[in-house]
Amino acid sequence: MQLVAVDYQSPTAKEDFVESLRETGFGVLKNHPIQQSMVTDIYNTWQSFFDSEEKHQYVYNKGTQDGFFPQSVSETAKGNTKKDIKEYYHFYPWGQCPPALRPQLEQYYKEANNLAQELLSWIEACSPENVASEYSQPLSQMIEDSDQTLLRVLHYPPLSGDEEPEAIRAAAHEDINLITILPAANEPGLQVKARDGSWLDVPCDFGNLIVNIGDMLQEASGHHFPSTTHRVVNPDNADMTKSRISLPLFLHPRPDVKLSERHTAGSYLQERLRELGVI
Ligand SMILES: O=C(O)CCC(=O)C(=O)O
Ligand SMILES: [Fe+2]
Repeated sequence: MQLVAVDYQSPTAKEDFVESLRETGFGVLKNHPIQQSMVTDIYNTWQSFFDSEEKHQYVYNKGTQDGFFPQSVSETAKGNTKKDIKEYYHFYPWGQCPPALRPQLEQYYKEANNLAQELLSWIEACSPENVASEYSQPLSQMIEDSDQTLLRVLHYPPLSGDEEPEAIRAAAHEDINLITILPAANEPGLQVKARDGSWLDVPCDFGNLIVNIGDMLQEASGHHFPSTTHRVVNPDNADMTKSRISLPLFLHPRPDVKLSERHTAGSYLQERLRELGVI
C-alpha cells in the first residue's frame, strides 16, 4: 500500500480524500489553498526562536498549556517509557507568544482552521448515513470558535549520536483531537502504521498537506474513521546534523461538544492528557 496525494482541485477530490482517510487514517493533499511561502516563513522564524535563549522566557503555563515545552518535559507517548527527542511551542490565539511572531501564527491558524472546516464537511458528506446520524452536530461546527484548537510548532534538534537507545523523535502514537492538519515538514521521518503492521513513509514533498484522523473523530464516528498510529523516526548519516521543524494544527471541538454516549470533547481530553503525563 502507498499513500497517494489527492489533488484538492480535482472534481473527485472530496471522495478521493475521504476514501484515503478511511483506508489509511491519512489523507495527503496537493494544490491546496495554504500558501507554501507562509509555511516556509514560519519554519525559518521558529528555527531562529528555538536556536535562541529567548525561548526560556516563554516556558509553558502548567494550567493552560500554552508556551514553550523544553525537551526535558517533552511528551512520553502512551505506552512508552522514553521521552521523545523534541521541543515544541504550543500556540493558542489567547495564549503567550513572542509579539513579533504572533501575526504570522495567527494568520496561519485562521487559514488552516478554514480549510479544516471544509475538510470536515467533506468527511461528513462522505460518512454513511448510520454514521452521520450519530454526529451530535455537523463536524465542521464542532470546531467553530473553539479555544482548544492547538497549533504546535515542533523542533526536532540535530542528533548527537548519544541519544538513549530506543528514544526517537516522536514515538508511535495517535493524535487525541478530531483531525490534524500538517504541512509537509522540512525533513522526512513521518511514518504511518499500515493495517498489516508495517510502517509507511508519508510522502513529504514540500507543499503537500497531510491530514490525519485523531481519536475524537474515531470516537464520534463509532470507529468508521480510524485514528492511525504514526511516528517520526530518527534520520541517519548526514541528516543527523539537521533540525526538523513541523507544524501540526490539532483541531479540537469546544469542550462541551458531545462526541459519543461516553464522552464530551472536554472529558476525553482530560483523560488523555493525564495518560500523557503532561497535566
Ligand atoms: O512532526 C511530525 O511530522 C508529526 C508530529 C506529530 O505527529 C505530533 O506532534 O502529534
Ligand atoms: Fe501526531
